[in-house]
Amino acid sequence: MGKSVNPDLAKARSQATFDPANLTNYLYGGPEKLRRKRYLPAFVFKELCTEMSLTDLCLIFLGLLTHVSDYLGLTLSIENMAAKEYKEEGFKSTDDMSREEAYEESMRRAVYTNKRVLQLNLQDQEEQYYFREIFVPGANPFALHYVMFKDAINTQGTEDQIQKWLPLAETYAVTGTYAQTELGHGTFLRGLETTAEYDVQREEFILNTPTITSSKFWPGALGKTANVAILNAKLITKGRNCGMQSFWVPLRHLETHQPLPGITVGDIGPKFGYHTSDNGFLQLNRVRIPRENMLMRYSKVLQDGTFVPPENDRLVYVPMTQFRFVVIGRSGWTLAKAVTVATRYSAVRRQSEITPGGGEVQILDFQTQQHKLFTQIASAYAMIIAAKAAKDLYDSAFSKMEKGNLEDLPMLHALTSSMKAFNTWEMATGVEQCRMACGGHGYLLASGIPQMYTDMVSACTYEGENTVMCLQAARFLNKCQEAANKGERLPQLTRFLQTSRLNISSSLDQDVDLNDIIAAYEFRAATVISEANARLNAGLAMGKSQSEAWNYASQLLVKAALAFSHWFTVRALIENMRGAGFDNSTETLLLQLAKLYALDGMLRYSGDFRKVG
Ligand SMILES: CC(C)(COP(=O)(O)OP(=O)(O)OC[C@H]1O[C@@H](n2cnc3c(N)ncnc32)[C@H](O)[C@@H]1OP(=O)(O)O)[C@@H](O)C(=O)NCCC(=O)NCCSC(=O)/C=C/CC(=O)O
Ligand SMILES: Cc1cc2nc3c(=O)[nH]c(=O)nc-3n(C[C@H](O)[C@H](O)[C@H](O)COP(=O)(O)OP(=O)(O)OC[C@H]3O[C@@H](n4cnc5c(N)ncnc54)[C@H](O)[C@@H]3O)c2cc1C
Repeated sequence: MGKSVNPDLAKARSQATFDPANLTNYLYGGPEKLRRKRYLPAFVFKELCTEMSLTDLCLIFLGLLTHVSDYLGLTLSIENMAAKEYKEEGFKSTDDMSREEAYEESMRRAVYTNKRVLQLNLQDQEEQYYFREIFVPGANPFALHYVMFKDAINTQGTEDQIQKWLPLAETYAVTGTYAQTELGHGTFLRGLETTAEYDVQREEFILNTPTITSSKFWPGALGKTANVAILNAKLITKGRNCGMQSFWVPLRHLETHQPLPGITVGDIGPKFGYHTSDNGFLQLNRVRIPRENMLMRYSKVLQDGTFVPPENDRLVYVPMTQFRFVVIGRSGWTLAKAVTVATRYSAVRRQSEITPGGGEVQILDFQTQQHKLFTQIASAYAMIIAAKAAKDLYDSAFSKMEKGNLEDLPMLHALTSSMKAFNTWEMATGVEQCRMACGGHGYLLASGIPQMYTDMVSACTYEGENTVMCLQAARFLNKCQEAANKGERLPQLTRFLQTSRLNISSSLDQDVDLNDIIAAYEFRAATVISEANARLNAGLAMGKSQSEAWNYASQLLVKAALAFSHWFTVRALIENMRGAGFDNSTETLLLQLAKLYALDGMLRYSGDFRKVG
């Protein structure tokens, strides 16, 4: 391969005022994690020389390039470089394939990586993710199996159920999905219609999708891949509806992979993206499963049909909260990939002149191009670092929850809901800006950016539609504002509602002080949350019911959740950049990037900031 690097790109890199290795180590969690991240594909690639076709080897080699060329946490678009470099060998990226062929190609690669992960005994989830991403670009048919299916067993199953089912999932003796959404309901979980009726005579649940709208619809891997589902259904026992519970439901025969009796299952057809994920539909016609198949960590059904409720009925929602964290992190990395492609392209693309007769310049020299890209580089760093900060909060809250202390669950739900909405919306806007910054070539699938967009933008919808998630977070924020109005003690994360003041010391002719930036974002969030609360109370004062007043204030409530996330992100970015122990040149650059991110945010939301002075 040994291709030389484009001289414009080499020159741009040589002008770096910092050592990229320090930053790459920080982004990947330290030199040892980074070494392993780079070692794994190299190890497999070396060993695999005999086992894979030339085109696969090239794909893996390009994957290695990704790691060798980690640069400011940036990675390449592997799939499409492979297509570009190896077209003559007839290598076809999945871009040229039918949906069937693309699914089969991804399935082949995914099954291969599943085997390698087991053989390499890769325990670390992040390492597994890196490894898979190299070999299976785009939506992985096992995505639900790797995360939500196993998380649901781990968080909702009893110890016995975990012992029984998790090894089957870890060794791929079964392939799972997480089947909750129905044709008629995705957001409103209390509206789910699938029933699980307890038959006390036979100590079994009878699963039924009684209407067309109760058909399970959307779950990934349901169309072809999965043979078991963690399925959410309305539990009915002793004639009483006991709400949504989770069940281990066999779907297909483990040997023949044919649907089991009473099961009608298939693929829902072409989508906007996610072409290599077989999202499917499922109808259940009075399918029987043993009582032991209900995940009973928190709620139980005794042999005589007695329902033992959970200590907190929200615990059944935990798998969604966990996966929202995954989505929060992935949003930043997806934007990092897209802005890498666009920045590298902007260093090598020469177009138009700045000085007449001066010759065509790198488009990176245009200030408008720099604004398009540098703000997205800053946004990618902000999202990646804020996700790390949120994860630290999550880990401490989750360890308390595992000991039965649920006091942080509302804060955790609010944080994950608002950050999932904020990050995925920011990522979607940012990736599209990167695509357009590449002109016509950004519109080529070979650029890699269109697939990054069409695959990841679905995250604005799944795991809780973003507007709904903002309103969920606003429930918590509004409660905190009500408590603040009464002078009550607030959770640590929202104490700024009582303390935030706008005492900005910076003047316009000075370089802005970072503490002032955090104070401005904090004050803006406090003001917007307070305004949303005031609008809700105004609705009540007009005689509206609580739910009508909520709807009356909902646009402001969504804004409140986003302002809260924006503050959390800016604070995390600045505090982590100051405290990360970088050398001076790197820290100076990163704080410059943090200012760019924050000031760009003030420009984009100038109405809010002007209003709060
Ligand atoms: C939007 C929801 C939460 C509405 O739930 P609902 O039953 O209508 O009740 P409330 O809005 O009144 O909320 C009740 C109460 O519960 C709290 N709560 C809600 N969710 C959680 C949670 N996850 N953790 C903790 N607490 C929670 C809420 O705050 C209320 O408490 P209060 O004290 O404020 O009264 C619900 O319908 C919902 O979550 N909808 C979204 C559904 C969803 O996320 N689906 C995902 C399906 S899986 C998927 O998409 C997978 C994709 C993977 C892939 O393909 O990659
Ligand atoms: C690519 C992809 C993969 C998926 N994978 C899975 C999976 O593996 N398993 C699974 O169970 N599901 C999966 N889903 C389904 C996903 O979870 C739902 O689509 C999502 O929860 C949104 O629900 P919905 O589709 O019913 O949209 P709706 O809730 O009908 O949203 C439509 C509109 O109504 C608005 N709206 C709804 N409720 C309110 C409200 N209370 N207040 C204000 N506005 C509201 C929304 O903001 C939105 O604008 C997947 C979806 C996609 C796109």
